Amino acid sequence: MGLQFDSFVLAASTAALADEPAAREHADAIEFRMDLADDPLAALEAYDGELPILATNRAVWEGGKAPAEGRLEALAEATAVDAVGAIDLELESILDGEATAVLETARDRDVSIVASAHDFEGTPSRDAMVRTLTEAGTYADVAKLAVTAESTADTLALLSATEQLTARGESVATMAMGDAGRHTRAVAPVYGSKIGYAPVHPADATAPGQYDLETLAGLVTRLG
Ligand SMILES: O=C1C[C@@](O)(C(=O)O)C[C@@H](O)[C@@H]1O
Repeated sequence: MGLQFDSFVLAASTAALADEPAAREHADAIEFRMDLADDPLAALEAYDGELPILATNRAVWEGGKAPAEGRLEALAEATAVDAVGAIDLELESILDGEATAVLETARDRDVSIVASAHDFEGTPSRDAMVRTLTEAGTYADVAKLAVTAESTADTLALLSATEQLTARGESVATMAMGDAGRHTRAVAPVYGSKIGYAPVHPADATAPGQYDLETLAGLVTRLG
């Protein structure tokens, strides 16, 4: 069965599956950043951890390091690994048709889909965020949006969009990157966000403004 996102999933984000034992105490899943790993498919084959894996092979144009060649094919191969319960697919890849095969493979193998969009420049208007999340949700089990906040008005707009979609019964994951957005990582789950990301070790952050895993786990638990 695919990874379920009915309630909040805290993902330890890492390029090293050897982090899993250290993540177990606080995380519900591992986000394996295949694009940041040396030989990701070999690492997945060898994985014998307990936590289910959300596999991400982030494209360069979306802030990652995966070369275009073979990127989505590797993600499709990852879905054959039993521990992989979900994959992350960029909404752009879905919309331009290049992700159709991997989407079908994941569905056939009962692997959940997170359709993601990132804005590293700023925070779109509230309406634009609602539209992006709604569109992503038509293809995926969870629609994910990470934006870059510069003000509390930005973070409030993101939280408001999160609340609106959650009230409508959509499954969304939201976070604001950067210093101004940091608190949303702890607060967005209160408004319905279904996934949080945090590195096991503070030095290994996979996005600006992340709390370390133990800190985010503590904050989410206390606020929840
Ligand atoms: O897309 C996301 C969210 C993220 O960018 C964040 O802001 O925590 C971290 C990434 O590892 C993950 O793939």
